[in-house]
Amino acid sequence: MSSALDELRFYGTLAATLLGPRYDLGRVPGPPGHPLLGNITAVMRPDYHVQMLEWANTYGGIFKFSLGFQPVVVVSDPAVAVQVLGRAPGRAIPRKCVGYKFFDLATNASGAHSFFTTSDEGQWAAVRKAAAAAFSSANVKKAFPIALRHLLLVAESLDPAGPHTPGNPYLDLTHHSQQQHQQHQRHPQMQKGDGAAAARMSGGDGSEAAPAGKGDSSSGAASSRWLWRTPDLNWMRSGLSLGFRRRSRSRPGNSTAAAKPASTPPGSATTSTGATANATHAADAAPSASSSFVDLGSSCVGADSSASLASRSSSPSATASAPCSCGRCGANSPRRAVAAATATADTKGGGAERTAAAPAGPAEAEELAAGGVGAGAPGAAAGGRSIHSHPFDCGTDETSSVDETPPHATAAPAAATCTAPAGAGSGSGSATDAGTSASGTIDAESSTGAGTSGNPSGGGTGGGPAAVVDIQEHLELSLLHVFVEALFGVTPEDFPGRQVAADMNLVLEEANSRLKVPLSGLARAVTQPVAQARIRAAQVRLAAVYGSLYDVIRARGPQPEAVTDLWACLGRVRHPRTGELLGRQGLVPEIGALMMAGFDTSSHSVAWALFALAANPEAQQRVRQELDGRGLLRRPGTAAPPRLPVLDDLPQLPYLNACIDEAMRMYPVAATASVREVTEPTRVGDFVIPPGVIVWPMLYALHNSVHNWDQPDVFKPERWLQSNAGGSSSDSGGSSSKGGNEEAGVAGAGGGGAGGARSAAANDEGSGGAAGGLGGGGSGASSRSGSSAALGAAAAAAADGGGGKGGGGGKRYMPFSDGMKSCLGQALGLMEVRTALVVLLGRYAFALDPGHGGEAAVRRSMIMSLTLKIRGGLRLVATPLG
Ligand code: HEM
Repeated sequence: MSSALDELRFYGTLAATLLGPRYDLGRVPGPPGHPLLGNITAVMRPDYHVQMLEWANTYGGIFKFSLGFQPVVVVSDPAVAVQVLGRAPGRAIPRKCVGYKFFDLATNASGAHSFFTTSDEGQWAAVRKAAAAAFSSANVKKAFPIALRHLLLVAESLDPAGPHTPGNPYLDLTHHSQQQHQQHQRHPQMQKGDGAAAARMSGGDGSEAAPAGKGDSSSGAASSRWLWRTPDLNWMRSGLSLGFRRRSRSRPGNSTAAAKPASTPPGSATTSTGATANATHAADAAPSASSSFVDLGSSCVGADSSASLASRSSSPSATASAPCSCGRCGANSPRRAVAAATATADTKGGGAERTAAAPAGPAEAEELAAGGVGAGAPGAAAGGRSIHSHPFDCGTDETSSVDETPPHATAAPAAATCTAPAGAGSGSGSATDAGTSASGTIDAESSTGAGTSGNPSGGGTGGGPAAVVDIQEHLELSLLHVFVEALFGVTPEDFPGRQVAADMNLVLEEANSRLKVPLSGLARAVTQPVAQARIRAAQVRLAAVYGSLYDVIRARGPQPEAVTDLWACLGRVRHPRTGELLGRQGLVPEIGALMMAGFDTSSHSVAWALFALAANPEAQQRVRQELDGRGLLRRPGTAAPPRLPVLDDLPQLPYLNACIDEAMRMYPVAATASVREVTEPTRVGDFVIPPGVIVWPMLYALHNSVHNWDQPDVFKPERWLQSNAGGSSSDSGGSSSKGGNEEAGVAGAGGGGAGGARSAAANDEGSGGAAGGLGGGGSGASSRSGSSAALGAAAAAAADGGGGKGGGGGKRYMPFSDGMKSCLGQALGLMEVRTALVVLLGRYAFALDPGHGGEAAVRRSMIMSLTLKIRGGLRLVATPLG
């Protein structure tokens, strides 16, 4: 229904545009296009943001192109971008968010608009206002220990040779990366994301089994591979775009992949243990050669999953979960008994690394203990349960206790030090006492680095063995876990993280594809019945997960205003007109929108920063020095772990934060967000635009245009360290900062009020989110300022975005967008990014996997899948420091 309406609306707009009065659209510069297809062929490339940037550099800060008959005006002029995004009362650009063309697909199966995509301001305001309270600095503070705990587990997992916290959910990803790395080395064509090669590797019939131990993660691979071979989808690609290839996340995998999981055995002992682990994984491999995405989902996500999650999360069980034995989902295979939460609690320790003589201050100790930081497992905070990244309700009995030593523990050379008792199935700790850890982890932290061989990069700064890891994948999963745990109070064991991540990646890719081809609604249904069925299945699974979270909210009952966790805030949202609490139908799309918004934004931002630092070793070295200065670096030659960071550390690292700013400038993950459609004649810069035209403030072009930045393609963190370092050039924004003229019949789009290059105004994000959105304007506030304030006000100089070409007003740096629909999760996201980098860079030296073919090749592998990411993942060589 909504798709039919979309089509109707499109043709109405088209007719109005063709037959209606003439506007300035014809004067807007832009690339010539095909009379029928417009510029579709040019943007039908996975890195279409690069095409947009090329056009911006050529045609300036406002240019147009067309998708078929749909005209699109792209804005990268800082002043005009702020005006388009901002919202001063009475001067707002009347517009709709065109997200419903693509984003709703990703957030719910019913086609209902969330507040993210709705044109109903009542709905948007109600949800945004409610949710904004959840992103206050107080809540970011609460989320910090959760993020830290997961990121420490990620850090631990990057060293396949080290002892590991039992049940570390990220370790499988490392092993999978290792397998892939080996396969890449044997079959170099795989590195290019060659789908055909993937097919050959896997037998070529699309029936490859999931890689051992990959579980639902591999289902994402299966779906991606499947997409590759779907002829009807290829019609869309190859028919319209010569040479276009989608190489997203092709994860070659077959049953033989299990034969050699570890590519970097640090020594003979590890080699043999690696083989042990390997064999174990082989045993865990999905047994069915026809194992596929849909098979996984349909067999492991039951219809009553909602109730299950609700009951589990609202009533934390004291019984340790045992891994799934279904043999298909692969998550926590039967051989991977997870006993982390049952490890002997050290109520004074509060954390793996901290107990190991880490000089954590008392405040930190309290905070970490309360949040369960350093717990043996993320699930520990909820009463000592184990991690179970598994599609819930797979139909297996998860309460049986399995007393079996995890193979990872045996795989590690220092396994003897990993003394976590396995499988004692009755951990009954509170959040506080569960926040302690197996002592094995302590030793893990202090004993890694013993190995010296097996470094695939042949170098590195540390003494330990290096591993090649797909860091993008680790970060996606871990920060998804942080999202559900911090914002919904659901422990990862109760959440099918891998399946959700795989499904989200799938629907986001599809949504992104629809964004580029607006006329495809009907065409897709006719030409891609099978592909659409798969995507539909992913949507349905995701809807079930969102529904489960809805059940969690309702099962916990109404909460007083003082409870500002996201789940509680959402539970209080009322319908803007009826005043009724939102029911399932109303709230599920909102939950989906929030999860989508927080899913891969932070994780990909971290991945891009790591990429930039891996490609710029001097900058990385300088970050290490800075971390060392604060005791946050594991020093070479010492076994002692670094001090655990506290929240206050984060803004006190100017160089690291400059690197983050610079990485987010060059690679703004939400690069193409903020697509809007004007609904009445509107001035955009010097041009009056007719209704129906899409106006697109393109963050990627804004951040990388030669009109806005000096040497935009050079990674220069220093530009953020100099206050007033703006370039002398003032060619940006100048022409279009004449704000506020409201001609008769023309809505004012020249709102002005864009406060300089970037003011360092600092809002608390909690109120700032609401105020920025509901109070309108906000154009004078730095897009980063709110989070800076929430985190302790980073250097004001950094907030000014030096090195730009200023003078015309507006902002040339807004990775979190700006104005009424700017990022709600900015403070949370930035905290996650900073924490991740402190934890990872304090423990590892990162280099690009040579298999990537160098920095330029990685940059060429950038794809826009609603967020900017690296096709096939970002493989880094992680060398433990110490
Ligand atoms: C570094 C990480 C992040 C970046 C770079 C980022 C960036 C952005 C951008 C550019 C937008 C505007 C999109 C548009 O106008 O269409 C946005 C919106 C949004 N973001 Fe983030 N984001 C990040 C993390 C998060 C996190 C962790 C959450 C938590 C849930 C979140 C929640 C949201 C929400 C709810 C919106 C929609 C606001 C609205 O429509 O009113 N973001 N984000």
